[in-house]
Amino acid sequence: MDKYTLIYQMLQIDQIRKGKIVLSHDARRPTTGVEQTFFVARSLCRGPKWKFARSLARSSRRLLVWTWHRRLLLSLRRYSGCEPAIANGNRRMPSPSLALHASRAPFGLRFSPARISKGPRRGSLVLLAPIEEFVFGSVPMEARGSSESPPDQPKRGKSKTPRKAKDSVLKQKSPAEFFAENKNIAGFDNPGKCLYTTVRELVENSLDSAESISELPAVEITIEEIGKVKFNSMIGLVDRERVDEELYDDYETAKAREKRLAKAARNQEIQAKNAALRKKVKEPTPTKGMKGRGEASFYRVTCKDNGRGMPHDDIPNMFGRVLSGTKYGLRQTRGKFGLGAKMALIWSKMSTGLPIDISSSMRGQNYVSFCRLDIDIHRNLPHIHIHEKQEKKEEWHGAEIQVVIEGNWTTYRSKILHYMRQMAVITPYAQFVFKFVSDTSDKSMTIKFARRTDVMPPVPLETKHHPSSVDLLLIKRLITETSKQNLLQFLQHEFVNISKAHAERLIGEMGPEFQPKMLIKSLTDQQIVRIHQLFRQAKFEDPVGDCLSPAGEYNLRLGIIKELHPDMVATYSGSAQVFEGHPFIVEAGVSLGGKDVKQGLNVFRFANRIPLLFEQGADVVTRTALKRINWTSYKINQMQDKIGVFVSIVSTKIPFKGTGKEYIGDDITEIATAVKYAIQQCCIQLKSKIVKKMQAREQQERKRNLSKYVPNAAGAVYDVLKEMAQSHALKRKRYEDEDADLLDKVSARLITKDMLTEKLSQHVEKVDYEMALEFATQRGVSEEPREAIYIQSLDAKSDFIEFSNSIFCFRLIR
Ligand SMILES: Nc1ncnc2c1ncn2[C@@H]1O[C@H](COP(=O)(O)OP(=O)(O)OP(=O)(O)O)[C@@H](O)[C@H]1O
Repeated sequence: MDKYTLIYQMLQIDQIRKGKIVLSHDARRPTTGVEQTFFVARSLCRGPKWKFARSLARSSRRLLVWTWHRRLLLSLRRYSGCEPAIANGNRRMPSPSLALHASRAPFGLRFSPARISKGPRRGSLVLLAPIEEFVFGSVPMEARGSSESPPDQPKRGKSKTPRKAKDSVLKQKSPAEFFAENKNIAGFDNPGKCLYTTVRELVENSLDSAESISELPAVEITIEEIGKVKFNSMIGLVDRERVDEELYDDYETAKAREKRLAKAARNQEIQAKNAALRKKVKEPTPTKGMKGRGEASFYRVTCKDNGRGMPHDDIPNMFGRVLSGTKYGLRQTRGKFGLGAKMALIWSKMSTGLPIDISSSMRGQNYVSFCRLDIDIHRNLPHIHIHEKQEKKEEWHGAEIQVVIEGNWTTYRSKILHYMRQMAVITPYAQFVFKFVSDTSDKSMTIKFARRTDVMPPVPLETKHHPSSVDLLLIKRLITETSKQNLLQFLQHEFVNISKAHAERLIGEMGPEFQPKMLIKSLTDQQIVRIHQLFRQAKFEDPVGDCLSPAGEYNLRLGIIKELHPDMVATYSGSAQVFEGHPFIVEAGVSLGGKDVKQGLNVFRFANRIPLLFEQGADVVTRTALKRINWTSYKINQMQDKIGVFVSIVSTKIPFKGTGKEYIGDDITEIATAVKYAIQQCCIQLKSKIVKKMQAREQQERKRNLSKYVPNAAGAVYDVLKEMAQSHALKRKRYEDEDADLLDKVSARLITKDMLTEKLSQHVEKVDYEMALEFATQRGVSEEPREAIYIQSLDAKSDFIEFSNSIFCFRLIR
């Protein structure tokens, strides 16, 4: 018996008809004609009905339960995992109608008390099902019986042109369905990108989680390649040999094969020639026939962290309900939309059909929560396979997520590694272990991005809305949710930068019908619009950025030096600025030279400490670096120097284009200006370094030139002296005192040519040394602040630690 048949049978029961309750989608604005009939079911405690109630409880958040039985309620609560949805259950209600009345407000229920005047008997369970569960239209025809119409469907009146449900073209989609169909907007474009985005979403959740409890993050990511045979055996599918080869996409005739191989050989030849001539070697275009589009590759992605973990009961909704998360407030976090992990699950469901496994344990918990679930795409609900508490065998807190998806390691390998490397740049206080495991051992790899500092940015704080950033809807929501009673308190406590005196002035400005003591819940729609209008026009102080947590100049600099080993680096951290009422901070670093950096501009972008790798061309940072910075004025050659531009933006709201978090558009003037200023500040620092370096080079050149001419100059001087000495000895004495002494010494060969050469060389050395000393004193004091050096602990595998600086590199050996 399927679920719908069961529902239908329940609806047929007479008692249920008696206890009919009418529900509408919105109690405040009931729409006549769209009401549906729901039921009060009795004695659900045993048998299939109880089972059904239990599964309903598991999968629904909008379930209301009222019962005399506390035990029954508790077990339902355990199954549902959605505590707030259960109302009034554990209190003895004076009368059933009152219980229903109490449950009316939060879920928009309407009911007819007269119809349930008797109410359910003591000991019975009243189940008010969620609206979307019991719409008659969703009951399949075969479950209803062929010609019967639903018994309690409300009468719709005698319309002249009655519109049957089947004529309607109107359809609804659940958010899960929407994102499954448009997965590219969340960064799940193709199997390769899906693998990349899955890794990214899991890593970012891990970092958010560890940072939220001020724990230095340690994240382990494993991608395990699963061959087709192994995958088939995992899902219990028998591997079948091909029988009819011609049926397949990758089938090619002998002639086509010959042609393809000849073409590949020609390409190889051209490439070898180009390589010999040092010309740019083009990536070979994949030729059809080698791998058909049907030959998918599967990967098990596992991400383990040492973060906060998740409450046992919340896990199903966190991973199985699109647009649910804990990061919706006004706070700087990597995650924002409540979508990423669910998209990984949706993709796994779409590509492999396998569920996601979640293990989690929180500090102080003596068990590990294990949950295996997939998602009901059409209803946007978690579909739980296992949800249990397991014995905790080791001391650990955090989460481990495992998902099996289709992917493409070959094409996205470099992107994934790039991402990890950039993540290590912006998060040098985290430790990442990245593993790729394959059956072919030469493909397998383990990369450890070691922790380089334990200076961690402070935990970002949740802040309140800035008056200039709120819209009408938000003001209404704040009014509904506020605990403040009157308008004055509301303005003063629900927004930043409104003091009591300021709030009083604002209320005065709103008009005579506004009073500081007026009840906030009594505001009319028009009055709310007036408040909104005033918020838009009035002047408010900018929000301060103390709720933000930028990476910090120190971490940014450390990350750049650690990963790129540049010849020169300059960093800058701007003060907090604001766009649309949201504070933001821009930090930048510009480096010259280094390993793995190509000639010209190399742009590295970070937003809320996430590396952004795609859509580079349209991003505000790239466009600023390319178009708005005059590099030559800072003595930097844009085409030939190896320039690294690092820009990190943090904010309570990053204006990403799309939910894939791939780039920030160039259309927000405040951000564009701040980015330009930060890069320019780095360039100014670099310019003075470059100028000094050029001066040092010139000085070295001068010394080299002087030293080169010392022998000739000494020879010439000596010849002149010799001639003067001869004429001084022969003719009338023209020179006296010191000069005469000198000439006498020359004649007596006490001063020789070699002696002059030596003295001149010594002089050049001395002058050079003095100049170098002066240069070093100036530079050393004014430019290079002392940096603390982080020495990490040795692990079992290596018995030395290296730490390097732009000037030196130490290797400490055990
Ligand atoms: N490793 C983890 N540790 C602790 N909690 C986690 C972890 N992964 C996910 N969560 C919880 O699950 C919720 C949903 O995660 P999900 O990735 O779907 O969305 P998000 O991170 O909130 O936003 P975004 O879609 O922008 O990434 C998170 O808000 C978080 O509370």
